[in-house]
Amino acid sequence: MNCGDVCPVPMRDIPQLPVEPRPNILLLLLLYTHECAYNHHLLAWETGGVLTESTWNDLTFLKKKDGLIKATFVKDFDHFVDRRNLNFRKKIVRKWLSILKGQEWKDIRSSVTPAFTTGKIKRMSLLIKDCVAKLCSTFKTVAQSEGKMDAKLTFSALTMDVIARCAFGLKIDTLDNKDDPFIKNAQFIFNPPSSKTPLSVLNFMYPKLFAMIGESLFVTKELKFFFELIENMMRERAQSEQMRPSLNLRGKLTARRCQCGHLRAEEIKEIVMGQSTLFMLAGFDTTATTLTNTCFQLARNPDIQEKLHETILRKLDDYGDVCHETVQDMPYLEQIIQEVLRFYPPVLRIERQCTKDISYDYGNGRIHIKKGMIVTVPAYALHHMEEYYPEPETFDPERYVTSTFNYFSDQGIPGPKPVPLFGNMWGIWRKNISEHDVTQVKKYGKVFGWFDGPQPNLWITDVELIKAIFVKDFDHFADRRTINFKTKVVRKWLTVMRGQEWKDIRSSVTPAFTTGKIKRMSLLIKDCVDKLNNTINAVAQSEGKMNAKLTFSAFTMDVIARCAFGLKIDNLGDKDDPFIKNAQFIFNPPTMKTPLILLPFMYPKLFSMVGESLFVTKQLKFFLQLLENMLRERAQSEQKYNDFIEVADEAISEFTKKVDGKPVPMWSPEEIKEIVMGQSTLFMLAGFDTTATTLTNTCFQLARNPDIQEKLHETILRKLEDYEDVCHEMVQDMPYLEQIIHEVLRFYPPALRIERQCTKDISYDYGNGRVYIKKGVLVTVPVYALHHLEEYYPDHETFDPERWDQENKANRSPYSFMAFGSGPRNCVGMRFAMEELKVAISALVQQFRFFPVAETPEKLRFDDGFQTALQPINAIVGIERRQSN
Ligand code: HEM
Repeated sequence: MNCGDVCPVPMRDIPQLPVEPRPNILLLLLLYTHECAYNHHLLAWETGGVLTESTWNDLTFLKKKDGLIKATFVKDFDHFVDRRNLNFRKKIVRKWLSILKGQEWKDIRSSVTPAFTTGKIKRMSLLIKDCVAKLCSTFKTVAQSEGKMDAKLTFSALTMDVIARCAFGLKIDTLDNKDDPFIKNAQFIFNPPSSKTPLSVLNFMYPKLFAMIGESLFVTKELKFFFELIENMMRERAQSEQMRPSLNLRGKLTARRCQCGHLRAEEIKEIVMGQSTLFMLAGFDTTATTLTNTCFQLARNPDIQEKLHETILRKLDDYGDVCHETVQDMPYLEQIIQEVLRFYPPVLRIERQCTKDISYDYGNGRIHIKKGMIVTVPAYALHHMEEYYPEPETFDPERYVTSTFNYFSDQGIPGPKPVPLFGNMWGIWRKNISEHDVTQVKKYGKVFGWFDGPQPNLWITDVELIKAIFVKDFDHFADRRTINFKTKVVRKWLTVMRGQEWKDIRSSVTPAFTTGKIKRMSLLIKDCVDKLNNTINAVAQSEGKMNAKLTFSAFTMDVIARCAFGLKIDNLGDKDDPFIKNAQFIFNPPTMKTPLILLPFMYPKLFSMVGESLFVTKQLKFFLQLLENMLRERAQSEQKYNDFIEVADEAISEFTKKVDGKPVPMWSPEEIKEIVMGQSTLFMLAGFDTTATTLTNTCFQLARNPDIQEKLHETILRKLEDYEDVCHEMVQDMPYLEQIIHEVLRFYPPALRIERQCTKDISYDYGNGRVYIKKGVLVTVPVYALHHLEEYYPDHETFDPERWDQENKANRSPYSFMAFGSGPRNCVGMRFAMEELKVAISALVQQFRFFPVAETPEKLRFDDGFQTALQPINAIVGIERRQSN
């Protein structure tokens, strides 16, 4: 903002909001509120019957391109150069930049502009610092005595000192003297008694009459104090040779005269005096008010104040002292000031007068603006419009974030440097995610900042922070990232749903996993395991080795289809089986290895507009179609299935909401069908690959660790003496089996990263500082890296089920294990998955021995690309039937 714009309307419009609201300001505010309430972008205004004002607060697109504000203030500026005609005749005042018109305004504006170049501002910064140093020592005394201050009075003194020093090289030290005539006179000018009388609107309503009789109302003895001051100073200067670091307008104007040759010395003097007094007054009250308002907001928002304080301390580490360079390098400070100016714009209305007729398309019609008409932007009302500033009554400096890339560095949080557009995602599709995440955590520590495109994402492997975010403060972190799927059924997946809808549906599917239901499903799992045993037996006798991932994929698909939908799929295990082929494609599509995969992560909105087909492929549609057919068949039959679909259907149908005080079903039958289909397909996919991968990895580890395999085998044999056959009760009674599965899930967590999105601002103490998490910021736990941290798992590359015996487990935070996530939004299928793993492993190890063959890798490797789930490669293990069987 430059001084020419700071004071465009007479002083009565400049508010001192927090200190003393004046009736006329209140009236204006009420009028503005009225405008907002009717949400009129544009309204005509009668002022004393003389002029018609068009008042607007419009930033919407005019001719699909420009808004009315932009059109009048910028694009068609040559039609709107002036402010209203005030025709001041008093010397000096009539030369104020704020009221000059046409060519004269242009000439003088361009002669004063060079007073505000970066070089000059830098020099003035030193003087400002000097005045602020004095203010600080005043503050120290006040803090020790009264402990509070009248902010407006204090800052008025400061801004008067600053403007006098910077503009005229004048040391006036008003800080030490509140009765100083500078302050008293300036305060009178900004808040004269006439502002509380009808006289104050004379100049607005009848400018000609005002010019004839009313000028003395405005050019008071208080204003003349400043004229005299400047006149004396200029006289003194004319007699001295001293150069001061001041605005030095005289030099500029003299230079102009040399070029165009029509300014007289007398006129130059008047112009210089005009601008000097104007700058003094314009720079005094507006800035003091803004400082006052800033202090008020900082006092009322301690989190913001503390964050600013920490930012300042960090910058001081780099720059040593507060100086021009320090403040230029503090975007958060600028955000705060912008938000204060939005909340309380010191100038309530900004106006232009039309100098050449013009018209604009507006809404369904056209608005004609005649020469002489005033156009007003009610800045306060504009700044408080919900449309432009959601929740306008909330003080939120984050509205002004221009680049999110300083989000973490401002808080002193480390992290890799982001690149434009991609943030930290560039090249990720070529990496191996598990290895990549381990390297990042090693390099940047347990809390660091990352950017998914422009989206800040806080990575955490600190167990206390994980506990706080995933459990304690769950109501701030109930959602995952926003991916607004539009495809039916997929948009109802539990994994992508948010807020209340997620809560309702989650609580309706949870009953599908009670102990009773799991026990019933255990029998079905056992049935599928028997089928698997036959398959493996045949392989053991022929090839003596198996591709574990392929074999177990067929098995887990069989299990989930049986348990969730009562569906028996024949020929499973056939390599070309469409179930397996389509499901495998979904978990490892070719896009994972291309930059396309970044789209939903980096630009979720763009993804929902253009990229959904990348995800909703024909392979996914195979499952959607399958479920749709099945539900149709069921609708026509009376049979009871007692499977997941039925449980979910019943629970979801029971949900009600109140309409006119009466409970009615929450969802329509069509919606219920979509929700049930959504969860069914999701369970099929979520339960298929994760469990198959875990079984694969278990076989690999058992093959590589024969001691552990033998110990497990003996445990199974012992238990079989008590239980006869593998069953739910038996696997619940085998802690060593559970230890092995936990160690496999630690070593190879199938879901590599878990995330939450913040829905309400929150902050935490961390290390020596505080980490602020704003609404919308993502939080990620890189699970693989967490599970391979030496601090939680010493000798972490050793496969050791003993880590999970009772004693060792008790010595470790439960939040260092996140294979199934944590808190209310953890894996809903965890108990089912554990049952399936336990029954399958017990039955297999009872009968078979796994061992390494030539193709078995020394260390299991996982596929490259931006995988969300681990994809083991070359998981070939030898198998033989045990003699005892
Ligand atoms: C070894 C097997 C499995 C592993 C390792 C696993 C892992 C996970 C993880 C890490 C999450 C995210 C949790 C979070 O954000 O805190 C998750 C969510 C989920 N899992 Fe599993 N899962 C497995 C098996 C299953 C099975 C068998 C099913 C279904 C029957 C299933 C259904 C789901 C669903 C629906 C969600 C989303 C929950 C929500 O957003 O409320 N998972 N799983």
